Amino acid sequence: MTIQSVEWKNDAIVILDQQQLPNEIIYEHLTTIEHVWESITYLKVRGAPAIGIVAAFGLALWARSKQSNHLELFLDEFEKQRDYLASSRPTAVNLFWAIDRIVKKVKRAQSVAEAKDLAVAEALAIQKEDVQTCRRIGENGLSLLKDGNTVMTICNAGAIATAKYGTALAPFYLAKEKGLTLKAFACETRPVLQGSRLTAWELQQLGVDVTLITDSMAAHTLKTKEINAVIVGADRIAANGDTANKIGTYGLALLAKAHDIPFYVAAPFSTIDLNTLTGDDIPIEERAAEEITHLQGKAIAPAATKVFNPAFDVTPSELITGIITEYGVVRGDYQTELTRLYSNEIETLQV
Ligand SMILES: CSC[C@@H](O)[C@@H](O)C(=O)COP(=O)(O)O
Repeated sequence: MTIQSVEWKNDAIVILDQQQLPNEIIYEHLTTIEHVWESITYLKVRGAPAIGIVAAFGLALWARSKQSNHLELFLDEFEKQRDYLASSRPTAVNLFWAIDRIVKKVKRAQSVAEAKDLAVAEALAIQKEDVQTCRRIGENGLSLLKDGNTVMTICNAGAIATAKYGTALAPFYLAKEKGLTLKAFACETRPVLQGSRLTAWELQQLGVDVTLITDSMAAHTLKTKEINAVIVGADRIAANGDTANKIGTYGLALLAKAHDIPFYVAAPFSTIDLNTLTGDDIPIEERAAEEITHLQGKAIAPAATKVFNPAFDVTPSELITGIITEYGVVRGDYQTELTRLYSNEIETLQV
């Protein structure tokens, strides 16, 4: 099964509208950078790597539509478009990583025509690399599990949140390929239900035995069911290993600790932000009150109820058993290990 969440079509970006799942599979054509901004802000495309990919294509789309022969003016405006897309969501660092990568590449151009080509090529490269990255995350994640294991997860860190395979869900894809069986417990993930709408759906498409629970059932489930590991995705990992992910992840990490169950974060290197020193420095997005007060347009709280709606929380690194990356599983002193791995990666890229 191949579900592609973002596809480049030269004059448009085709996205799978994740807000419509699981009831309808609707592909939407984005033809302007404003459409791209909206698709990110309103969660049609969501999940850190997928946000980065669609934003990269968004810049390429803008570049291609621009009639100009003046390179300097073009680049000035290009950076403004970068800032515009950067304002779509604040927490997932992959967004900034991807658009900054495009800007850096485009600045090498000698002409506007070359700049346009470079933007498209770099966006396609980001998407292509993510396929391999997620596959390696899947292999490394699977090495921590045994045939027949059951994994609990929250939100959706699956194929539709990336170019392919996902991060936290990547071991399920690799297990399928190898004829191994993994089972899942998916937390529904209030308030916008990425767990029930997206993860339960995606794992069902893959033929995985998935059981849906509400977030408040996690403690009881960890206590009474045989859960071998909790694996979650990440939106930003600080230099010390503190990890921002979907709201509820921190609670799950505390519960995993209390029940002596390993708690893993699965994420590509593009989610690690060494410029953010600790979790306290990660900007946490707060979203509209209606996400909590309403369900499918219907009020489920009294009018004008005061609401706090943080979309993410930060799990302190000491609660994390290991960070599953494309380069292996990072454990222990995250500060030292992440920096070491990062410099090795940079060296590898420079060769
Ligand atoms: C591979 S996706 C990793 C994370 O981005 C994911 O776990 C998550 O928290 C997504 O939140 P969302 O608000 O749905 O974009």
